[in-house]
Amino acid sequence: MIRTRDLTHAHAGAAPLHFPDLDLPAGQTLLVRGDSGCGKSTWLALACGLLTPLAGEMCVGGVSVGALSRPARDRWRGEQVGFLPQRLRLSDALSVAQNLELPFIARGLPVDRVAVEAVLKRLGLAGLARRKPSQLSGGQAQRVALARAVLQRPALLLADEPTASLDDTACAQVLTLLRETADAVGATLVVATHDARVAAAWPQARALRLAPHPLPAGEAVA
Ligand SMILES: Nc1ncnc2c1ncn2[C@@H]1O[C@H](COP(=O)(O)OP(=O)(O)OP(=O)(O)O)[C@@H](O)[C@H]1O
Repeated sequence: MIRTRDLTHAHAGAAPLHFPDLDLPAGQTLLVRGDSGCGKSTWLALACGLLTPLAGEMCVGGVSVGALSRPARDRWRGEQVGFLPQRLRLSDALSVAQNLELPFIARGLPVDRVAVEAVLKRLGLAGLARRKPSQLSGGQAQRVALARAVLQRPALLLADEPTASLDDTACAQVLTLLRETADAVGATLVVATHDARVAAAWPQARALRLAPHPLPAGEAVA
């Protein structure tokens, strides 16, 4: 599902980040691990084509993401990738339901209200569809963002630090929800985290350990 070789990225004015090679079969769970600033968010951005590698290759589902044109990449991302960002980026000008309609509109598709209602129900949000995101608790808002990420049944679900600043109970709930939601849509799940509780909860998950930035380069896949 994901294959990387000699993957390197350099943010403007910063030393290059070198990432360990990876071969991840479809359906597995991957933890992208390492201390703050080691490049976890950058790796996720490369995986969904928001960034282009400086060198090397990121292949997702057989597609070399960096080789796609910008419009093709945007289309590919809309069809294949769900993203649960650290900052949720829900629009407070819109209701919860309208936030979930946006991905359809962005893809030029008719809004599938049955799918919107089904995902709201699955994630325990059915009664909150008319609220604005600012009228939700932090956990409810995160579930709305997760609903938005999986609504198009992506092949790849990316989550950036989904348990940061959660207590142990909420952390366990979010991990269960992520796993169940990824399974429900058949997605490969990639979680970027420096939270040791995630690795403890998912001992079977693959780990991509990133070395501190700048060099030396990352270690091999665990
Ligand atoms: N837009 C940018 N311009 C310049 N440098 C950047 C930019 N974005 C990230 N960096 C640098 O690239 C490195 C990797 O950042 P990244 O956000 O990928 O790390 P991270 O492991 O996700 O960190 P955290 O756990 O704190 O979220 C850091 O040293 C960061 O300062």
